[in-house]
Amino acid sequence: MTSSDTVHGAAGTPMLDVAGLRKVYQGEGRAVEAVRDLTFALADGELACLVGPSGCGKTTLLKCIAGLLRPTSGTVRLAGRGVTSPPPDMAVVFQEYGRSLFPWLTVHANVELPLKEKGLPKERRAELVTGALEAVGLADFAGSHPWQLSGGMQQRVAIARAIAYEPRVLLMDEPFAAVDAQTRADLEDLIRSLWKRFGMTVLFVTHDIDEAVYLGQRVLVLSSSPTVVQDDITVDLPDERDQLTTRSLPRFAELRTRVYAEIQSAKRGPAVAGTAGE
Ligand SMILES: Nc1ncnc2c1ncn2[C@@H]1O[C@H](COP(=O)(O)OP(=O)(O)OP(=O)(O)O)[C@@H](O)[C@H]1O
Repeated sequence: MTSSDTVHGAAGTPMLDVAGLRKVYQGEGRAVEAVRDLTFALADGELACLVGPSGCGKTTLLKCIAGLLRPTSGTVRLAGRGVTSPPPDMAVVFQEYGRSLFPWLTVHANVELPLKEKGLPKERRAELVTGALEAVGLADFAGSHPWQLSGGMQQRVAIARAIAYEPRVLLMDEPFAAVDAQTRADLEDLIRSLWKRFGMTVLFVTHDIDEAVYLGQRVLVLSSSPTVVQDDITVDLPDERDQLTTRSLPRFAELRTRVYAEIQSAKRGPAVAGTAGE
């Protein structure tokens, strides 16, 4: 299989367009080619999940998309504009909520901080913070501090902070890897409901195959490093999903088997011979 450059679901300019992305880290004496040739696009409002073997370059890719890391070659475009620094209409949620929230600030102040940096007036900030905390079910915890909350609640604060920012694209880097299974299921449902409500484009990175199939409209499978897109799978499950019904559908089992097989094949070796830059 080769890298896909298909835009699913919409014509015209993709919301997120990654083309020929390559990243080589220059180490001491030797170069590490982390990402070889990544090409894919997300249409406006799509929810895509990204999976791949450990160390395949998922974080490198997200950093390049977020404008935090400069690719060696290739381009990232957001709504047609090249990304060279963190774009104002993109938000990122990381796995380590403990490190991404400021313990000395209240929940309200944590969510408000990026809005201050954005230069929004006080009334608008208050409106956005209140709306985002209500959307993640934390309206009653605005005055609490992060350390007073459970891990799952802290991750909700991080999600509220991202939502309040009103991003057109939301990047999530294994956001639920550190929470227990029940909390994780609740947070997955929260993401789908926020995505439906606010309509942003979501790129969700996960190690968890079931999570990728449950959440996504598409699953992009990356090869092992040096990385290309090994497969691009359309998740043709009903749009209304719930943890019990959806996960027990025969089609769910077929899709997870396919993703699993692709990852196993990615682990065994380079998926594509001769498509790389060199
Ligand atoms: N700063 C760096 N310098 C040199 N090599 C690096 C650097 N950062 C990452 N790498 C290498 O690039 C490759 C991809 O790393 P990256 O962290 O992007 O993968 P990942 O898929 O996010 O990993 P994981 O599955 O463990 O979360 C790995 O081989 C890694 O060792």
